[in-house]
This record gives sequence, C-alpha cells and structure tokens, in this order.
Amino acid sequence: MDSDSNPPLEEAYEMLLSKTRTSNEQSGFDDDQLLVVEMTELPVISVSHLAESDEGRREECKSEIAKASQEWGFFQIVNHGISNDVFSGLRVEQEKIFKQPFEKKSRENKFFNFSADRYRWGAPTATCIRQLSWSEAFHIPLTDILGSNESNTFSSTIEDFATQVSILAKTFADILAEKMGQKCSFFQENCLPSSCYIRLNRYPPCPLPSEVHGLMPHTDTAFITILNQDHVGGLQILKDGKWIAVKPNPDALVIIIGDLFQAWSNGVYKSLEHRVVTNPKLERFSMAYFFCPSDDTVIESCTENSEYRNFSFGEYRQEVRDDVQKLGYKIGLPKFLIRRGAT
Ligand SMILES: C=C1C[C@]23C[C@@]1(O)CC[C@H]2[C@@]12CC[C@H](O)[C@@](C)(C(=O)O1)[C@H]2[C@@H]3C(=O)O
Ligand SMILES: O=C(O)CCC(=O)C(=O)O
Ligand SMILES: [Fe+2]
Repeated sequence: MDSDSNPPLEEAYEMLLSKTRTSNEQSGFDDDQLLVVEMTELPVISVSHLAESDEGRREECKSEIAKASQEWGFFQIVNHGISNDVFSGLRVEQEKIFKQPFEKKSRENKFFNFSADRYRWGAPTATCIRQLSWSEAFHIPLTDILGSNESNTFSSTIEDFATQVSILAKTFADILAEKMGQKCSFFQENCLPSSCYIRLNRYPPCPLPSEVHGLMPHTDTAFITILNQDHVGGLQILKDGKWIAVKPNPDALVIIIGDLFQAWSNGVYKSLEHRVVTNPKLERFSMAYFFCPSDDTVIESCTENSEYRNFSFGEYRQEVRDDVQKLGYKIGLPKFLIRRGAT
C-alpha cells in the first residue's frame, strides 16, 4: 500500500508507544500476547443441510447452530452457497477503497458518497496502549449503499454480498428463535436490509510492541455478525478466560452472536469478546456484515425474568458511541443489566 494511504498511526500514538517501549525495556517483558492462546477449531457447520429434503438432517443442522451459539457464540459455516467470485470481487473493491490517500479517506468521500465519519482509524480517545487499534475501517450503514442513486462497482459489489449474507443471517436468527420456542416474524419485520451495516477492516503491518491490538477486545453490537477474513489470521476469541486463535479457513464464513441476541435470549446465546492481533509483516483485510434492526426497535427478552431491561437499538448504539468517546472503549450489555435487590 502506498505510504500516503496509511493512516498516521505511528505519529499519532508516538507517546503511548514510546511509554510502552520504555516500560518493556525496563521490565524486560512484553506482556499481553503471553496470555494463553490456543489454536482450536471452532465448530464448522455445513449449512447446505438446511436445504435437504430429509427433515431429520435439517433439524440436526439447526441443533448444531443453536448448540454452537450457546456454547461458543462463534462458529464457522461452509457450503453456504456464496460463490468465490463474490469474495474476490469484494477484495478488489476493498483494496481500492483503502488505497486512496489518507487525506481523501478521512475527508468527506464524495466518490463513494460517504460522509467522513464512516472512516475510522486508530482510536481517537486512547489514553493507553490497550485502547489503541492498529487498523482502519469503513463502517457503512447499508442505507448509504441501498439508498444511493449512484451506481458503481463498489456499491454493486457490496449490495450483492449484503443481499446474499442477509438471507443467511435471517435464516440463523429464525433458527435460534425457533430453538427457544419462538416461531416469530420479529427478525423479518425489524431487521430490514437498510438497517444493517457493513464494516470493511484493514490491518496494516505493525512493526511495534506485540501488545498493540489490531482491533481491541470487544463484543459486536448486532444480532449476528457474518465475517469474511482473509488468509493472514489474527482473530481471537475469549472463551473460558483463554484467548483462542481462529484459524483462517478460505471456504468458511465466521458467524458471531452479538449483544442483541444475548439480550433477546436472556443470555442463552453468548456474545463473546473477540480481538484481532497485529502482524509485524503482513497486511490483513476482513469484512463484517452486522445484522441489525432499525433504531426504534425495542429489544425485549423472549423469556420472563430477563436479566436485561428493555432498550431500543438506537439507545444502545448511543450508549456505545458515548462510552467509546468518553472512556476509549465500549461497555455494552453490562450497562443494561437489571440490578435486582438493589435499594
Ligand atoms: C473503540 C471501539 C470502536 C468499536 C467499539 C470499540 O471499543 C472496539 C471495537 C469497535 C466495534 C467493532 C464492531 C462494531 O462495528 C462496533 C460498533 C462495536 O460494537 O465494536 C465497533 C465500535 C465502533 O466503531 O464504534
Ligand atoms: O477482522 C476481524 O477478523 C474481526 C473484525 C471484527 O471483530 C469487527 O469488525 O467487529
Ligand atoms: Fe467484532
């Protein structure tokens, strides 16, 4: 990537980085990455079984999806029916958009019809190295794409991908609801194509201390995320107190249960913390589709005695934005817990 395309991460965070270098030199210790990282295969589910005529096979596949969402909050799918051409087309467009000069990306991006706030890099309010993300991203509400009159290869490629993954996301949401005894039209009615988001991530090589994150630990603000990662690797999930590296599988998409499903299911399905670690030499790309409802949709648990109070998606997004601004990180669902017995 041309040097004028890279966000000025090293310059902007020079102070934080040099503080870390100095303290590592003094202690002779380069810590966080030393936390146990295990390489484990996430559950891999072949979703073509969902289209089989044999009801037993279909039900078995649905049960695997529900089990993985309860035990892991993460799984991979294969035989999902989205062709490799879609992913190679996306990669070309993704490289093109990040290749623009930094100045252009961070200003209003007329060519792609995005306002400047769609482009994110680093962590504007980071006060310590752990709040820094060595990456850049376009976080795009699909209204920007679907509502645009402009037609270019970028928007048509994203639209094509979004249309295909939205069918998968809705299928999984309906299955997870059904497994909780809820045959409902909630997702059909509230998670419209235009209320979802796409996030294009780019992780430049990071020649700095290994405790710099590519993307800091977080849970996803969505019902379900569908993630396409390239071959480089770096995604890790926090399960039972251990970071687990997700080995890239070129045939698979990663499915992540988000905060909204955890609240809706009253904790039955888990929204797990995950992060991306940096690579000293290789650049990495990923793309996430966030299956979300409209801002006015109220998230109410489908069970009685919920741990969480009801909230609208708009309210939740606002809390996340405020916390990231004020604290440098997202708090998320713990803020919506009902404190029973509190006086
Ligand atoms: C600094 C941050 C921005 C972010 C929340 C976080 O604390 C860490 C990850 C970011 C992320 C990634 C997934 C979603 O797109 C997002 C909305 C979220 O829940 O976590 C974003 C947050 C953001 O960009 O505001
Ligand atoms: O890049 C990845 O593998 C993960 C990205 C991610 O967690 C996100 O965009 O929310
Ligand atoms: Fe995420």
